[in-house]
Amino acid sequence: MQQIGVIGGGTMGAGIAEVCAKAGSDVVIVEVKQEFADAARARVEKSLAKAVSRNKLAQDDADAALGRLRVTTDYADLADRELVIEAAPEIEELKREIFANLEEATGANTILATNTSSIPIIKVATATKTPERVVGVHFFNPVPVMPLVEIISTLTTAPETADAVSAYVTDTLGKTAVRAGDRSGFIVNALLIPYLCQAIRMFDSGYASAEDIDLAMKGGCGYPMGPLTLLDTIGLDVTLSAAESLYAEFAEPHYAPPALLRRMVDAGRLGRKTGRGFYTY
Ligand SMILES: CC(=O)CC(=O)SCCNC(=O)CCNC(=O)[C@H](O)C(C)(C)COP(=O)(O)OP(=O)(O)OC[C@H]1O[C@@H](n2cnc3c(N)ncnc32)[C@H](O)[C@@H]1OP(=O)(O)O
Repeated sequence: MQQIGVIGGGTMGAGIAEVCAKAGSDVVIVEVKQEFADAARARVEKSLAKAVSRNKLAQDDADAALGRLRVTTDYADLADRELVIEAAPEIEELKREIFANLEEATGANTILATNTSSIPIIKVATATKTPERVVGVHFFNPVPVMPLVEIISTLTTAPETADAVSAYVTDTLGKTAVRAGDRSGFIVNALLIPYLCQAIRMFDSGYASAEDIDLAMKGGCGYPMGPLTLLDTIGLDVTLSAAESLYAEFAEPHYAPPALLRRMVDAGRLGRKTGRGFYTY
């Protein structure tokens, strides 16, 4: 599998495109507007430059990776893709529309994957007439650095579909794959989101400061980032939609989004990407 398509060139889409291009695949990113497509390319360029500056990548390899990346606004450019990974905003109707378009735009054997972290994969699979070729492939932020990818099979995913994506993720991208069923949160978010929500509740109660909560989990548990810094990195909007989806699925109180999380999203304090979350950037 070497012909890869990515839908959406935001943080996750650009990261996925970057790791695929670095691994030698030919990559097409589809965006809704040319300026977003150009911004996606700029995101990949910036991250590749960072990898070069950190001595993780040779300049020639960064140039070659960029040479394997095209950006477009036209689904017709996906006609020859073997795998398309959707990384659009977490809106079920939008994703269903994208998957219906993908079915039209791609060949019958193209694997259609979604990077959703919170929408059941079956909901997007049923937007196509061929749900056996739809699978979840969930990367982590920052994609070039985090080794894990969750591979999610629905009740209708063909075993060959999941196996082929898993082989691409491990053998070509060099990442670690884990398998999970189609339940909200999969493995990581089902464990991570309640922890992050609990950190928000602790901060909101005035029991400890943001800095001390973060220092405690870094110094006491060896986590690379404290929970409130991690929330600012993931994005509070992304966290809220993940918590809402977990709560809708399981109706267990520890998944319920804390009121402060909702108010911060209402206020546009989404974390690093808007310059303010639990911290100011
Ligand atoms: C919500 C969801 O659905 C799912 C999610 O994504 S949940 C979020 C999951 N992510 C996390 O939990 C992130 C937790 N945080 C971390 O792991 C770390 O803080 C971090 C990796 C993000 C940053 O670590 P750091 O040590 O502060 O930063 P930094 O030194 O800049 O980078 C770490 C390493 O990545 C490398 N790196 C940084 N940027 C890079 C890039 N663009 N390309 C390649 N390598 C890069 C660095 O060179 C460094 O490598 P070494 O350790 O070998 O020196």
